[in-house]
Amino acid sequence: MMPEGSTPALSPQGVPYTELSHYINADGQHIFSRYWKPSGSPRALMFIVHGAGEHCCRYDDLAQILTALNFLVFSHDHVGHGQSEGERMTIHDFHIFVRDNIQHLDLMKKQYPDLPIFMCGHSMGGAIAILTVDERPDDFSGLILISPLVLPSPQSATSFKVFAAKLLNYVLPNLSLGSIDPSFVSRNKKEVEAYTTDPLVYHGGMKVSFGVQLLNATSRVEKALPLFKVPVLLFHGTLDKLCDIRGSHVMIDTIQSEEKTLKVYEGAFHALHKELPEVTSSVFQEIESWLQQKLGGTGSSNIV
Ligand SMILES: O=C1CC[C@@H](CCC(=O)N2CCC(COc3ccc(F)cc3Cl)CC2)N1
Repeated sequence: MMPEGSTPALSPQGVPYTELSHYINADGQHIFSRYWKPSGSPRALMFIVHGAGEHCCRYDDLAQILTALNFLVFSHDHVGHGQSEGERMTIHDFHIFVRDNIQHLDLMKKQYPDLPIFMCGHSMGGAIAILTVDERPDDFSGLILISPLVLPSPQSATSFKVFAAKLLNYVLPNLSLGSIDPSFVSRNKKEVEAYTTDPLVYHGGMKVSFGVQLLNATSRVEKALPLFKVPVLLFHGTLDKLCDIRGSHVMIDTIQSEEKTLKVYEGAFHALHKELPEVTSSVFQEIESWLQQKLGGTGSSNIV
């Protein structure tokens, strides 16, 4: 029985957190966490960082690829997302996402002290990943970014919208800027359908206050780029309407990393890991060979 008077904390979906893997963040909120373990002993860690409105279980396919390379993959749902606590897609300071990332990183470093750690971020998760690596550059062996949020797209953040958002933030912070158009996420109809029908995805409008935090993030990212030295593998689609591909060109030209690669996919939309088969399989292959090369050797379980 629970101690007198206290009921178990429930996830937004009504599941007791005692039944879910999670950690408690600095604000006392339950953060749902996910772990994909290789059959053999892991040779490296991969920290996956999801984007706005979505959740970490959407990275199952990518995680499977990585566990086959003997990576231990870990991730969590950001505050206000998926199975974590917090008002849906609401944040009063973008740094909270980075703070919670660093807490999870430190938990995993304690458990696996000698393994190299990589990070993979998508979209807003790319901005969170860049800022996390910027704070802990010595903790990471490499950073993979799938259409990261570096510059706001002219579509979603015209200078008027930016001005309006900053002004409105004082009077109507909860006003909706409209929700993400699912057809912008991918050309793959099945993936658009999966996104649209996923109960763990938030489809409500983006609050002005959230948009302002995203702008805050892009300016912090831009300040971090000139000092960035960790190896980077970048992917971006030319028809991405949610995160401007210009951001990836700015990033690849600005960072000081010796090893930096940008792969551009003609005609591809935003979620390249959930795009048409030829795009997504190419992205996964590039990730695999880049990681193998970073870790040296095949690393597959078969003994030669
Ligand atoms: O698989 C998937 C499913 C979801 C998608 C990830 C979505 C994601 O994270 N985005 C896309 C939208 C983008 C809007 O940006 C702004 C809006 C208003 C504003 F005022 C300033 C900015 Cl910058 C932020 C980043 N990928």
